[in-house]
Amino acid sequence: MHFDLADEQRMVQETARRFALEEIAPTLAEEERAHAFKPERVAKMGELGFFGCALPDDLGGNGLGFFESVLMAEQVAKVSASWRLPFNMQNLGPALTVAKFGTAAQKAKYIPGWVAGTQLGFFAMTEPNTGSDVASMKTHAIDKGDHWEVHGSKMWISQAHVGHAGLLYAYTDRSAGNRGITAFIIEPKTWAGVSARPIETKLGLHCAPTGEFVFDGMKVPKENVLGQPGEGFRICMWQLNQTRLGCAAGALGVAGGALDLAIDYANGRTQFGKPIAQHQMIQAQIADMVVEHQAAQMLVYRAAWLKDQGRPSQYETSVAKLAASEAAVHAANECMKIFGSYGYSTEYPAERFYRDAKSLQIVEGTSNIQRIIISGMATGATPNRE
Ligand SMILES: CC(C)(COP(=O)(O)OP(=O)(O)OC[C@H]1O[C@@H](n2cnc3c(N)ncnc32)[C@H](O)[C@@H]1OP(=O)(O)O)[C@@H](O)C(=O)NCCC(=O)NCCSC(=O)CCS(=O)O
Repeated sequence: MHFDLADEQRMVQETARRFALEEIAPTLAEEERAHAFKPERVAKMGELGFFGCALPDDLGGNGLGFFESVLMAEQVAKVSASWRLPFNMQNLGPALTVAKFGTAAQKAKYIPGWVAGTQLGFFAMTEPNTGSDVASMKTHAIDKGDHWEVHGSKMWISQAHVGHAGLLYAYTDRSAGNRGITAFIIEPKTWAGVSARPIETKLGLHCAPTGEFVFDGMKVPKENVLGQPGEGFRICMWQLNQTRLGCAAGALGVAGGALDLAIDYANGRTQFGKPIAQHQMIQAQIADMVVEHQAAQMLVYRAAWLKDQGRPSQYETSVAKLAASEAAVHAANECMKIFGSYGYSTEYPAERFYRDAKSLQIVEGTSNIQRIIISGMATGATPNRE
C-alpha cells in the first residue's frame, strides 16, 4: 500500500483544479444568484476528458479509472458542489450503466454524447412518494406489442428538464415485486408523452438543474429496454453503487473547500489582539475538520480503488459516502461559525458550502440508507456487491 499519487494522477487532479478555479470560480457568485446552468461548460468538461473514466476505450474511455474520476470531482466540488453533478449525470450514472447492461446498439448510440458532454444525461428513479423505498415507485410501463407506454412521474431528477437522454426505472409487472421493475433509456426532449419542468425551490446546488418528469403515455421503443425486463431494480442498485462514489467525492471536495476557507479566514482575522487561528477553541474546530476530512479522503479513495480493481465495493462505497457527507456538513457548519457574522452573510461562500453540503446527506441514499447498507454487510446479513 502506498499513499502517493502517480504523476498522471497529479496531472489529472491539477487539470480539474485549474478548470474549477479558472472556468467556474470567477463567475460563480453571479451564476449562483441567477441559478444559472451552462450546458456549454458540461461540453468543455467532456472535452477535457472528465467523463471518459472507467469506460472501455472502444466506448470513449480515456484510460483513466474511478480513482481519477474521484480526484477530478473532488477538485471541482472544492469550488462548486453544483458542478460536481455532471460527473454522475454524464459518466458514473448513464454511461457506465449502459456500458455494463446495454446492447451494442445502445452503447454506440448513447455513450459518446454523454462522454462528450454534448448530450445531457440523467437517471430517474425518485418520485413524489418514492425516495428511499425504490420498489414503491408508481411509474409503470404497459406492453403495447411493438413499444412500451409509460405513465407516472419522477421528481428531484438532476438534469431532467435539460436532459437529452437518460435512464428511467418503471414497473412493467407490479405482481413480481422488485423483479417487475425495468430500466429504459429515454429521450425526453424529442419524444411525445413526456414533459419536464424545473424545481426552483432547492436550498442549495443552485447551478445544478433539478427537475421533474410527467409521463402521460410516453412511447418507448422496445429496443430501449436496458438489460432484461424485470432486471431494473438490480440495475438501479448497481448504478447507485457507482454514482454514490461521485457523491462521496463531491462531499470530500466540499469538506476540503470549507476547511481551506476556514483556515484562510482564521489566519487573517484578528480578535483579542491576535489571529483567531491562535485561539484554542478555533484550533480545536480546525483540528476536528482536518481529521474528518482526511479520514473521509482515505475512505473515498479506497472505494474508488476497489472499483478500479473490479472488486465488490458497495460496503466501502456506502462507508465512504456516509463519512464524507457527514464530514462535509460538519466542516461547512464549523466554517460558518469561524466566520462569525460573515458566515451568516450571503456575501461570503461559507453559507453556500453549508447549503450545498446538506444535499449530500440526502441524495442517492440518505445517510440513514447508507447506515442500513453498512450494517447489513457488517453483520453478514447481506453480501458485499459490485
Ligand atoms: C434500502 C435499500 C438499500 C435496499 O432495499 P431492499 O432491502 O429492498 O433491497 P435488497 O434486499 O438489499 O436487494 C434487493 C435485490 O437487489 C439486489 N441488489 C442490491 N444491491 C445490488 C447491487 N449493487 N448490484 C446488483 N444487485 C443488487 C439484491 O441482491 C437483491 O436481489 P436478490 O433478491 O438477492 O436477487 C435500497 O432500496 C436503497 O438503496 N434505497 C435508497 C434509494 C436511493 O438511493 N434513492 C435516491 C435516488 S437518487 C435520486 O433520486 C436523485 C439523484 S439525482 O441527483 O438525480
